[in-house]
Amino acid sequence: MGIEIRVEGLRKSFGRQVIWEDVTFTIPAGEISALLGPSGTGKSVFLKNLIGLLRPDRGHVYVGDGDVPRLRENELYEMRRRFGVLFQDGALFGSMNVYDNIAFPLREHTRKGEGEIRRIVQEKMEMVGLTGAEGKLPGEISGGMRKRAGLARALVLDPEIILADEPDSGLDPVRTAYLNQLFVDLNCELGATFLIVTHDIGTARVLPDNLGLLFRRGLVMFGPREMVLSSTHPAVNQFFNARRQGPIGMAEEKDQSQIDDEGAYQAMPAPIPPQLMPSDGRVRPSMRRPGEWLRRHQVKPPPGSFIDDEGRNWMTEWDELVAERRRPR
Ligand SMILES: Nc1ncnc2c1ncn2[C@@H]1O[C@H](COP(=O)(O)OP(=O)(O)OP(=O)(O)O)[C@@H](O)[C@H]1O
Repeated sequence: MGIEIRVEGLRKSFGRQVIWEDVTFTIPAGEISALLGPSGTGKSVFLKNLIGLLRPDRGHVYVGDGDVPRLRENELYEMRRRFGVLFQDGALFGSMNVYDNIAFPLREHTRKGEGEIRRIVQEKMEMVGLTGAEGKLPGEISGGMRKRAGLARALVLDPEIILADEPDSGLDPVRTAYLNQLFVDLNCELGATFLIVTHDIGTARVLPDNLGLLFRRGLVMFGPREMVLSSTHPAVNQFFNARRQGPIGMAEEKDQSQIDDEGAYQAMPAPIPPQLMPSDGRVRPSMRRPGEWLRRHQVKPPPGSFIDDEGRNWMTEWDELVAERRRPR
């Protein structure tokens, strides 16, 4: 099962360059969260701080009863076993075949015999749809397959938290859709906490339970998908609707005079799409009823929200939709 990560007052700089300061939020246990932000806002640096590959200037990262920046080397080694990390390019060893790459953490971190390792590797390969690719070298498979191999490797130690750094970079839209479905299915199956860094607004809009935005050396907002996607906060609205108008400029941020020149531009947030559901028809425990957050906070959904490809409205037809999905097909 997943555990929460509590981040408090985190600050990170490299020399005189402050990446972010005072980042405080909780990544909820067992839920899927996505972190976005313009290039260079320190998303990868943030992930590295969570697993202790980089140390913050100050602040805390509580995972279970440990505070990551304050752990000793041997404690950190143990703590890292709670994390499964999918690095940007899959980070596979080029000279090892897919099987050995996936088996690597088991051979490195456990005393399991080869028979058990084989069982686990095959189970995880099946989970990510890679069965049959055991003997291939990373250079002989597609980018999408490399990501899935990296994901299988991240899963072999049964992590409570899965971190993925731009898992969709370099993938075509169809492969991205498959990968997103895989994340939803895995979250449903494993109950682990997922934190995904992505640049893909399409992914951000349909995949996670929670969304966060890093900008101007801080976390501008973090919260339920509906809260963020209906927000009129200028940077949040601009980013999640992929618009030029707003405080985010070509070189990270615009100055005040540029923002003033544009005038008060406040676009209506785009419709909130229905959230991806597990392919086996289940409803994930952390999935919220469509429109629930908006209703509770008396926020009007952007027009056209929660309508699926078949024209059904998930907000008004949710009970019927769930009942239909539960019926054996
Ligand atoms: N080890 C390091 N030493 C010095 N500076 C670093 C180091 N790692 C990252 N940086 C700097 O920190 C900033 C944030 O980098 P990071 O890779 O986290 O950004 P990002 O938000 O993930 O960007 P992108 O979306 O382009 O991947 C960059 O300016 C980068 O040059």
